[in-house]
Amino acid sequence: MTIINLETVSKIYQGVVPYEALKKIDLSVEEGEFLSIMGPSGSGKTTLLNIIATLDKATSGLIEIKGGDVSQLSKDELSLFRLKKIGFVFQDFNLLPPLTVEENIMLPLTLDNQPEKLMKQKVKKIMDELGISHLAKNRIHEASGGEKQRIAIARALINDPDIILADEPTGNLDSKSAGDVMSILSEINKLRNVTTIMVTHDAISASYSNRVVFIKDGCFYNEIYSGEKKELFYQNILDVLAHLGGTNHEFQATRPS
Ligand SMILES: Nc1ncnc2c1ncn2[C@@H]1O[C@H](COP(=O)(O)OP(=O)(O)OP(=O)(O)O)[C@@H](O)[C@H]1O
Repeated sequence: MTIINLETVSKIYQGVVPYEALKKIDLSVEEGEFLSIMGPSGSGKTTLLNIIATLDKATSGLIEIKGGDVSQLSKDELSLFRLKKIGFVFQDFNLLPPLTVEENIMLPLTLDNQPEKLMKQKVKKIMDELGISHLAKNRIHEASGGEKQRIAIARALINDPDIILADEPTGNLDSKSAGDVMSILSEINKLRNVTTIMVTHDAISASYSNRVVFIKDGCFYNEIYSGEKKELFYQNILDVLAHLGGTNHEFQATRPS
């Protein structure tokens, strides 16, 4: 079943010189899919993710999530929609340093005014699932990069969202931690059937997903699906990236371990 449907979505940033960052993008995402979005720097990946996240508005086109046209929702309805339906994971983790690990994970529940006992149960369950229970009372600065991203993933999952949106979740991590985070995202995607959309420059990270959509200059460029073998999918991703162009440092080309 389709969970996200974009039809001819365009985005023009109005500035001194208006800039068309997305040009008539059509995209349909199935429930439970793990989709990566790749493309050169400035091609419109984050713009696309922010529009799907309802954090930004398209200039034209249709955006349906779970069958509803999101442009019909008021600002308050959109905030509630994001809180309940979408979990966010960012490159720089976006955790709050004054709070403990546990309090950070609990934050979306606190915003939702849930009873404390229930909140604690939920937090314990998710921390166990992600192997971070031993960090519960620690402050954020005591966690490693990989741990921080696991904490952020726990926070993204705490409200049982239908969709996880991740913008460069491995961008600040060494390759070992990146592999761990991708394994977790992939496992969660399968176990919970949570639709996951990730923007990445990293071909190895993208090879954990089911499909990669490539965009270039704001336009759809190509898409490829994973087959049986992750290695082969990784190679196919590199091939498309080679045709897509962009500077070498933009895309990683190391082999998955
Ligand atoms: N708020 C804004 N106002 C004006 N132009 C913007 C704004 N945000 C993004 N842009 C421009 O739109 C284009 C697409 O930006 P976007 O951040 O979506 O690209 P990206 O593919 O995610 O890039 P990167 O990989 O470098 O993060 C870029 O040329 C960028 O400069």
